[in-house]
Amino acid sequence: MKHTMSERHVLVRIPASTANLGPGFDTLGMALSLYAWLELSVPSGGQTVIDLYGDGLEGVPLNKTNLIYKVAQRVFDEAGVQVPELHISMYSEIPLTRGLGSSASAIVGALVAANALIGSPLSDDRLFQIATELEGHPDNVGASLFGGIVVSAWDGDRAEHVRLEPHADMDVLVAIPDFQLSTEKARHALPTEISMKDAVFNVGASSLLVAAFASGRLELIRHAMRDRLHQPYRAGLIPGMAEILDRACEHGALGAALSGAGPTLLALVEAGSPTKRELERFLQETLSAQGIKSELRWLRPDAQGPIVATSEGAPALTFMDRIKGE
Ligand SMILES: Nc1ncnc2c1ncn2[C@@H]1O[C@H](COP(=O)(O)OP(=O)(O)O)[C@@H](O)[C@H]1O
Ligand SMILES: N[C@@H](CCOP(=O)(O)O)C(=O)O
Repeated sequence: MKHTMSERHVLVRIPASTANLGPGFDTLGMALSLYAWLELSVPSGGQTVIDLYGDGLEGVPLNKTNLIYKVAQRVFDEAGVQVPELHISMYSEIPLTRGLGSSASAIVGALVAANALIGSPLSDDRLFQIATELEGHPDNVGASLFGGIVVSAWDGDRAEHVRLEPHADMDVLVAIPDFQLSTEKARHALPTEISMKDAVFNVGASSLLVAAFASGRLELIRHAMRDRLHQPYRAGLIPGMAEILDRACEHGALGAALSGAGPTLLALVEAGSPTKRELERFLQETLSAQGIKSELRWLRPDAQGPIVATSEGAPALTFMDRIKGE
């Protein structure tokens, strides 16, 4: 039986991401096992409908100003296809404005889902170029799009990337403070110029960190996961951050960094480390001494990137059924 695009339903699961990993400002990203689900189809009633499920998406607009709708239209424009009305459903575990790449996962999810809806005319590379341009930097979008650890460089015109397989024994502890910090605000805290000494420090640290990931030399992370480009300037926005970054290794971390633009703090930990509880206590107590409540989550690097399921005709289970069934 032949199906038309108006009968196609696309469901995509997209990972969150942590950008920078310390010294790799706007360059390094790692996908994380925290997810958003996005379903796209052409509405039978003809009008755009946007359904958001769960608590994580409060304040996200439900009309055509919605980021997902706008990004999907960008794909249709590039492909020369007209799909003015969409049924969008989204559920997300990724907290907004906490430094875990919610905007990047929304952009990547919309690109991947819209492309699949119209038969995937755009290549992954093209999706990466569009995502980088929309997000303004390639680190989060690269990780959400390709999974694993992604090293990328963008010259404002083209972004190139290399994907590294995350080490099988690396766990990730994140402390998510109970306040929001927009990437825009955290970028405004950065200086417009830095010294040659600090630039050299970061080139060394970032290069060594990539080499440590690529070679599996996890013991080097401690030395390499240090930064002078952005973390010192953002520390004032996140009380307790400086102490956590200075002392996390004393409590068993392989290394620690601000996740993206913050406020989430991230520690890489060797799987099976006997000091996991001690590290949890250190992170939570250091933040709480500053009056900041935080949620701790143990995550893994996500090595898969987006998972796409396409069904022709109405799916046996609706999006809501699937979410309720989880
Ligand atoms: N699923 C979504 N749908 C629409 N907009 C979203 C979605 N997820 C994130 N956003 C937008 O991205 C913003 C957060 O981006 P940002 O400040 O870069 O923080 P982060 O990406 O670290 O969560 C939100 O305030 C919202 O405007
Ligand atoms: N390189 C960017 C990364 C922002 O990540 P987010 O998860 O906070 O959106 C930056 O450091 O500004």
